[in-house]
Amino acid sequence: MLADVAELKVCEMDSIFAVPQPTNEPVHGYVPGSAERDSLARTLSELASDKVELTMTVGGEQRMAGGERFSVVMPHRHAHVLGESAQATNEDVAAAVAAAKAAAPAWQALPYDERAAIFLRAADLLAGPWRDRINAATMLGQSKSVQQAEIDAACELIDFLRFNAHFGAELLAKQPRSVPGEWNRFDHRPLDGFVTAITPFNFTAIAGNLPSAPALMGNTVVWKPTPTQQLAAHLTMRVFEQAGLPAGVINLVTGDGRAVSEVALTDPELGGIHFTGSTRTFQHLWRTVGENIDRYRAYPRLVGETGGKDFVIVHPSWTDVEAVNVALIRGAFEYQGQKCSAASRAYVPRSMWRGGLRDRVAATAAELTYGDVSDFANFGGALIDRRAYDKLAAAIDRAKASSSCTVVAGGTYDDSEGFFVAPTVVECSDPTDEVFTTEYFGPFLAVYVYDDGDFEQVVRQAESASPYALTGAVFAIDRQVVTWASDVLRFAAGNFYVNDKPTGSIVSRQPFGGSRASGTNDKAGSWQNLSRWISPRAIKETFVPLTEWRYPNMG
Ligand SMILES: NC(=O)c1ccc[n+]([C@@H]2O[C@H](COP(=O)([O-])OP(=O)(O)OC[C@H]3O[C@@H](n4cnc5c(N)ncnc54)[C@H](O)[C@@H]3O)[C@@H](O)[C@H]2O)c1
Ligand SMILES: N[C@@H](CCC=O)C(=O)O
Repeated sequence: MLADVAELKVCEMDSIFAVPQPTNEPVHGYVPGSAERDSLARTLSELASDKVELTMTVGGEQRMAGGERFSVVMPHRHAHVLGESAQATNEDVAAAVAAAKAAAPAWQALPYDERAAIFLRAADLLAGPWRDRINAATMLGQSKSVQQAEIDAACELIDFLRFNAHFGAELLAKQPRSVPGEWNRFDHRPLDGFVTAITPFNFTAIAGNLPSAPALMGNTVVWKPTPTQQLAAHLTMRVFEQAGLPAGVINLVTGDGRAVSEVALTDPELGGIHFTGSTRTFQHLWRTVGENIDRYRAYPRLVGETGGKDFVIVHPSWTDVEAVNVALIRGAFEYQGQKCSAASRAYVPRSMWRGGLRDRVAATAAELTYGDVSDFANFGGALIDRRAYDKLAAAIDRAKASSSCTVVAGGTYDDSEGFFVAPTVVECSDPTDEVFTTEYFGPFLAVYVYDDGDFEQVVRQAESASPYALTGAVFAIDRQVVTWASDVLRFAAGNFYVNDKPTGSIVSRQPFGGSRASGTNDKAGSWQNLSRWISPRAIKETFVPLTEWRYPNMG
């Protein structure tokens, strides 16, 4: 069928179309008594009472993977099973790779506008009839509060899809210079091979963006979401299908990814990896590619956005204590600190800390409620799984036992019903302690209190205290200080904030990504990212070819 469409294109698709101008999707408030709140509450209870078969989707066919079965549960009520899935075997992944290869010729031949229309339709489906379902799946499966689900699963995913369509069109319009007598053109080809997208648990938007961005640019994809995000990923795949995505363009495989590493990443036709997750996993994937480098037809593109140890540094010229309190609380404890951008280390002047900030942070942290996210009054939910819970519990126990650390707020955890860790603030007098260098990925904020005169020294130490360089914020009124700190911290964060929290980037406004151990900084949801999924061919056409082989100087 697709082959027929590709033939038709030659005669029909000779126009250049303008992609609709995108704007950021408005965030719904779900205020008490609103129709949108009632509708979401109904969807939450329907989805909670369902038990979904979380299948693979290979070549348009849904089927259970052949390996060991596992359950997908609610993190805040781990006895409640939302769905059943299974580990993809090497044979399953090989089938997905074969389906991606088979779908490639027809997908590449489909004009850009036609591909973009599919993802624009997916965006509108998410904004309308699918909004409740994708939000509810993200709330129940990933333990996000309604606010955090809405800004992620609905708004950011919609923004990724709409802005990518727009940026992709702009990218394709970029052409080389021509001079009289010749016409130079870029043929913006997709990569010479399929793309493997491997996605994290913490953002449904990232999980949807990583396979769809390369697909938009003409690539076919093997997509492996993480088991703990499987429910929302399953629904995202259904949205793509309903939007008209042809079979085989995105192939979803389930499980922990070992088979993907063994089969997809060693395939000679691997064109690229689009990854978001931990630094450790990305290094493993990179190493796998390095070890197989002589097998590939073309050098695979490696795009990976990874961990962070994100800072907030307050200068003594900043006097608004409540603004810092809110930045720390929201930055550190929204979505239980499970954002790569979460504020996890703060450097504050002694005058402000002792003069009120310490007490406010402690009091506000104690007020935050983590619980069942179906109760819209809760601020947050639970940690994603037992591994995350154990890591945070160990970090808290270590801080309690350390002579240089004092627990200022929280410090408790309880896994009897869900993987709950209280919002925890730890003051520590040693700026080299692991609380300032290690990504715990949970609700744990480390605070270093400095003498007001030591700002410069503190900024220089914070610059390279951790191996990461993802996000960071500076609060200061003095513009000389802002300029100086921005300069010293230039390579310490790919997303730098002045007088704001370091989280909450919005597609098209704060293109997101970091360097050093935080990734390849290819800025998801921007033209920079899309440029990684094309491999331009430069075409020169000469209108009247040369007929003389001698140089003029030869006489
Ligand atoms: N920089 C960013 O934009 C960004 C955004 C979101 C999350 N993150 C980071 O992601 C991490 C949290 O996410 P996570 O816990 O899902 O990360 P993770 O590294 O544990 O898992 C990410 C993905 O890799 C897969 N995976 C793990 N081992 C694999 C292997 N051997 N072969 C193939 N696939 C494998 C997982 O199944 C999952 O799909 C944090 O470090 C966070 O900072 C970064
Ligand atoms: N875009 C998100 C971070 C994504 C990582 O988890 C933010 O800016 O908060």
